[in-house]
Amino acid sequence: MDETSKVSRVTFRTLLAWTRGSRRRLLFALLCALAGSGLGLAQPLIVNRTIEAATAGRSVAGLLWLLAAVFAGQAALQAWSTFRLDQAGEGVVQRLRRAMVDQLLCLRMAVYDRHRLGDLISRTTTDTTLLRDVLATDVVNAIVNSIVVVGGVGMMFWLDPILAGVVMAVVIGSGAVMALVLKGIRRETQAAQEATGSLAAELERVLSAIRTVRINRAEARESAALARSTDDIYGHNVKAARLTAVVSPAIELAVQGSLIVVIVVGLARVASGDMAVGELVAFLLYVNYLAVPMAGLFDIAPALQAGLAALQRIQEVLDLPVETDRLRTDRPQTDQFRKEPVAVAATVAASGLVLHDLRFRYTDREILKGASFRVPRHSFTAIAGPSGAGKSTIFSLLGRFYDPAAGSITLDGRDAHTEHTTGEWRSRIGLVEQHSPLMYGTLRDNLTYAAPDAEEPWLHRVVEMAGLSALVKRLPDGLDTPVGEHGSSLSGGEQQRVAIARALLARPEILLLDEPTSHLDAAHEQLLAQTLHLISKECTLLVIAHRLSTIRSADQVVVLDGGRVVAAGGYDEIRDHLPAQHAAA
Ligand SMILES: Nc1ncnc2c1ncn2[C@@H]1O[C@H](COP(=O)(O)OP(=O)(O)OP(=O)(O)O)[C@@H](O)[C@H]1O
Repeated sequence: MDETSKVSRVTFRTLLAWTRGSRRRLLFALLCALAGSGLGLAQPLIVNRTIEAATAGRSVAGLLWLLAAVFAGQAALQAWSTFRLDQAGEGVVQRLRRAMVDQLLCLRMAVYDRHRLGDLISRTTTDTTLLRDVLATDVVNAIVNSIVVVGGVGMMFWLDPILAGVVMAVVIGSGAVMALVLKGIRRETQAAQEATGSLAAELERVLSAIRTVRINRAEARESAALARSTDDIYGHNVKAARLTAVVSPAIELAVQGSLIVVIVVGLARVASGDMAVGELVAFLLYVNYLAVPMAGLFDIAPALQAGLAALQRIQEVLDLPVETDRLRTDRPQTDQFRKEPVAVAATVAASGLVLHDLRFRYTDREILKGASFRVPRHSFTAIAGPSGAGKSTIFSLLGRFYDPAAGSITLDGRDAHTEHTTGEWRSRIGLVEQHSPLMYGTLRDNLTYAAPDAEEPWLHRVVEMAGLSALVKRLPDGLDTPVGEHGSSLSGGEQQRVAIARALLARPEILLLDEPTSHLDAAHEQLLAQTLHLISKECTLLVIAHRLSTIRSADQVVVLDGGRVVAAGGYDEIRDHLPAQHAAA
């Protein structure tokens, strides 16, 4: 991701920060695990006492009952704490997923331009699932095993510091080998997850344009490109597996080595009278008791690295810049940018919608170079101009998807950026984009998207105004008929009219329509022209128009060229400035 430089490398502390909210439960579960381990660690001591009692000819029944009770208690406490720790792990992932979903819905528009949606989705689904698996099993096991190992090692040192020191030397030697391979495992796992994100992004690209792929007979080419991503995932995972394979022999070495060393050194100490047989048996039981959790710790380490790699990718999403619903006060003064002549005089304090000396760039190239014009209240203004002139960009600024580098947008003298929050401003605006997407759901869901509480008579009125009445009558369940993925069961013109109705239903103060006639036939185009005049009585209407019929029916036409307003006024005043295809008409 571009913004990775700003992202700190995640550690277990990052993970720990996400346990906020369930820490009390977590602490209680850890105390249960601790108590369970304590009971486990007491068992070799009881065995030692039992051997001593049996050797001395005393009764061992009481000790055997105690052993059974301690065993049962340990099992119950471990089961309970494992469940609770597991639950806390699920809670962490749930919080992370919620945060990611909120984040993805609120990212700055420019971030969506830079990132691939498939990858963002993969981070929210695949990476959180990987982290969930690691948290639910491996982290829980790591915590429980660590407690057992620390306690067991303590008991070993208490029983016989020399033997314990020997065991530790073997274990630390194997641990050093492990530390070397763990770094590599994390690197490869992260690369594999990156490749999984790319695969998701590539799939999203191909499937969302599947008709284009088919008609261009590009299946084999796309299949080869997708295979490259799967090969990448395979390659990185195999490298990680190769490194992980080193882990098992290291564990074997630690466990077998410790046992052999303890037996050899222990027998020598028993022979020299420095150690009792019972103590050696207890010590061997500790080595045996610790072998499984110690091996578990080594085994878990690669999985934990994979979990951290997933958390890293999650954190990168959480660190992306989001849109803040605050007033902007950091804008540069307009005057210092006013180097170009303003094509149309505009009075900032004037009523209606005023765009004053707007400057904007997406990347390096300046797209708007000081555009100014005024849209009187309850009027119908058409914006015309050649392709790439910056018409849709003006709508993007009006929707506050981007902030202008300089200049201002005011409504009745109030600045869109400094005197409205984004939410307030957008509640006053309706926007129908060139390709306004419909969403999976019913026709009603789509129509009432901006106004879920719209009253039924107003809904029917809008359906009629948008020329959708015949469609609603024809559909088997009327307004409650599903429209398919992206509205695929409706024609292009129907989708466009639904998008217009959706915007109208919310009764916006300003309605922005980007090329509303592009999919309409002559009959619907005429109906829309009448509707536009009706709408302009209720709200301020701004339409990006390519068709001469729309341009001619507007109260005012603003002609944009090269990011500047080159003419504004009635059709007769501006006709000479229209692009060639209109001028010829
Ligand atoms: N998200 C973006 N990132 C970078 N450049 C962009 C982006 N969107 C648009 N542009 C560029 O900005 C310029 C103006 O685009 P815009 O869509 O505003 O033009 P337009 O006048 O609406 O054109 P058309 O009539 O063809 O829709 C174009 O050159 C376009 O390539």
